[in-house]
Amino acid sequence: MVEPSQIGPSAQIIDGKRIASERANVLRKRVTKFVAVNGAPPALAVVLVGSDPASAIYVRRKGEQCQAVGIESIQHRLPHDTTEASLLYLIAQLNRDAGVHGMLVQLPLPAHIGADKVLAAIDPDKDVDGFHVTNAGQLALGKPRLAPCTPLGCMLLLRELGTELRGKHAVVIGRSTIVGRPMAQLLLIADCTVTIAHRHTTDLAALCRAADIVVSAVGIPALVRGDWIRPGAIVIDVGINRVPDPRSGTGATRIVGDVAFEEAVGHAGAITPVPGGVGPMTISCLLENTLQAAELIEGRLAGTLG
Ligand SMILES: NC(=O)C1=CN([C@@H]2O[C@H](COP(=O)(O)OP(=O)(O)OC[C@H]3O[C@@H](n4cnc5c(N)ncnc54)[C@H](OP(=O)(O)O)[C@@H]3O)[C@@H](O)[C@H]2O)C=CC1
Ligand SMILES: Nc1nc(=O)c2c([nH]1)NC[C@@H]1CN(c3ccc(C(=O)N[C@@H](CCC(=O)O)C(=O)O)cc3)C=[N+]21
Repeated sequence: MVEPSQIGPSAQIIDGKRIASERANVLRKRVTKFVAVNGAPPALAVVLVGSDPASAIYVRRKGEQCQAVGIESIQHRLPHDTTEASLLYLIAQLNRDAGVHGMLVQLPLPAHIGADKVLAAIDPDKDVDGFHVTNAGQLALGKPRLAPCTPLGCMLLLRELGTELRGKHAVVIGRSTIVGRPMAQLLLIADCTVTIAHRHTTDLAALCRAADIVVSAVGIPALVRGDWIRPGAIVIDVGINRVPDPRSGTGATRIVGDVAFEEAVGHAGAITPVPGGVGPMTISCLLENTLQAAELIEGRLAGTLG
């Protein structure tokens, strides 16, 4: 068998973990300045309903990363049988709390709670996930305020490569409101020509072969094959899929993306790994959105008081 590395040059691996940690160093200084001006740090409230293990890990990681840059992290862990009404009550309290600058409700929520209703209840000025209809609308108008963290993180990775985005053909696989759609909007704002693919798209392979940039946000391991990638194209793999680890033999699992990485690395010009690609950038953008929300809120308060 021919190894991918023998049939083409190997892609640049985009190191999201390193880029996120460099951004954390810059952010820490901005937070220090914020504290000097306002007397207190920016504060992020994270609400977790239920005990989904993956969600619990993400929420813990968000708390740790907040601490690392000096952002105050307030975590609300509610039992699985929390009613929609009591979650809405907590959100109303957090909306009113002048000490809270950003908030997010970890998804997915238990089935008895309406996610749309919950997201709509969050003050758009504190909506650091960028999921509120007002913020989604601003983005759709081409005038983003607080935009979703994962697509923002993908844009930062593309910018880091230094390639001109204007006029490039980008194919986004997935049209969820949290990743695919906002991703397409941001690429459009960057003057890419954007195609959005989904479950009903016919001949996804041919579409991808025409792309300068492929962003996959689906949740299916090895959906995107190496020979779907045009030589030199940029591949951003958002997928997070837990699969059995054949190397362990003990039933352990590992995380892979949507792209058959070992294949694609022989075709792409640059590619994000999973883990260590988009994931760390998502958290980095969450922290940056929190500081942005805090600066806006405190700036407005100073304006009304002074
Ligand atoms: N790295 C990170 O920071 C983050 C990673 N993720 C990961 O990204 C992935 C996507 O997340 P999310 O957007 O929330 O997921 P959703 O399940 O909400 O959306 C998946 C999208 O993929 C589409 N899709 C499903 N099957 C196919 C197919 N065979 N061909 C083409 N399109 C298909 C769906 O189409 P349709 O609309 O027609 O159903 C849908 O639009 C997941 O693996 C998730 O874990 C998510 C958030 C952050
Ligand atoms: N309200 C809300 N906002 C979200 O932003 C949100 C959410 N709900 N629900 C779940 C998804 C998923 N998500 C990830 C964040 C970080 C990594 C991450 O840090 N990944 C690392 C580690 C992966 C691992 O080892 O688990 C990596 O890819 O290197 C992944 C996925 C945010 N989400």
